[in-house]
Amino acid sequence: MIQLKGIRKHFKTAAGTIRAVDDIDLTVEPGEIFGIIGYSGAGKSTLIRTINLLEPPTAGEVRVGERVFTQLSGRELREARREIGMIFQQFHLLWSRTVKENVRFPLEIAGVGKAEADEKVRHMLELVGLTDKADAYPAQLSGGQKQRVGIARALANDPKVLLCDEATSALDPKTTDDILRLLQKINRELNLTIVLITHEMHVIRKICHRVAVMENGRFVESGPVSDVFRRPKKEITRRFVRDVAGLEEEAKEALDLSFRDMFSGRILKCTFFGTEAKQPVISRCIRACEVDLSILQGQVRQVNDTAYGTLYVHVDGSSEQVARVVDFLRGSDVEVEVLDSGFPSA
Ligand SMILES: Nc1ncnc2c1ncn2[C@@H]1O[C@H](COP(=O)(O)OP(=O)(O)OP(=O)(O)O)[C@@H](O)[C@H]1O
Repeated sequence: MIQLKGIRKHFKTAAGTIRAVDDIDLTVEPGEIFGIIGYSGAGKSTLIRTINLLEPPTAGEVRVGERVFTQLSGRELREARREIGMIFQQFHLLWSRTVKENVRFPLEIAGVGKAEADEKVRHMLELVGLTDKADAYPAQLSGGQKQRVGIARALANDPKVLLCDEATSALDPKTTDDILRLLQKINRELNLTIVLITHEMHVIRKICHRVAVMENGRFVESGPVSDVFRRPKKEITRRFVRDVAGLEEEAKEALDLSFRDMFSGRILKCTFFGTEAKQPVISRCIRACEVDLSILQGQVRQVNDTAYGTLYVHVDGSSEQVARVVDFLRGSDVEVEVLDSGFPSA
């Protein structure tokens, strides 16, 4: 369905040439969900944007379906791009238009007649479960609902391929799971080929068939997800796998003990996914919320001034104080899950 051959994207900057994508070959089969994982700066966004030529490659060939995209003229390319839908971390919705107008937008551009467009919008909203929000504005929707609008809009022109640029990174874990299930459903029902980029291994684990691990503009490892999980060859892959496997196991043991020894408050799972590492988020939270907060388990890594990882913390306080902590952390770009502790909050 998609074939990339020798793709390079180099940016010339005052500081020198940045090899954002450096000689990537990739074949994605029809109906496959292919994940590309890497830390910030690995080149994932640049690479996924070369597939629809939003980022024209410096060198290499992009083939989607029957067409060689890198050989098309401007007009041919605009038309060919309808075969490819795209969704984004920040949704990129039109804020002054309603949900149904957002979904209708690509149909208007494609010159689809009113009756056909009406029917298509209705069908798309039904597919993503947003029929009752047709007349709402994006600002009135939750993050998960906004992404559903993004998906409905991306699918309006019946593309064969959907590109997902960190589509769940701005969402909490439960909403992430809902959106991943939706992507799985449309992959199966519409036989849609999906390419997604993420820095979260659990996204890969949940829905991808194959994965490539990207570092410094190159694929360092790739294969079926279960193989890469069981036998990671490179250190970077082992780190991603530890994030979802080993660390979770270790954490579970420690948390079981913590649950037994604590009688008030709640345990929070805090996931840092690109949070400014320079901000001492936890200590600011303790001061701002005036609570006792202890770190039980976890690890946060710093990559290029950005923090990734998971911390399990115990908030010893009333349910109002716990709610304040949750709000504060979420407002600081940290994903928070309140764990079911088995003891009542004070
Ligand atoms: N337009 C641009 N001009 C110069 N350098 C760029 C440009 N776009 C990206 N880069 C550089 O290319 C490299 C790869 O960036 P890219 O955004 O593709 O990485 P990424 O893996 O998607 O990371 P993130 O998730 O943080 O966006 C980075 O060093 C980035 O600074």
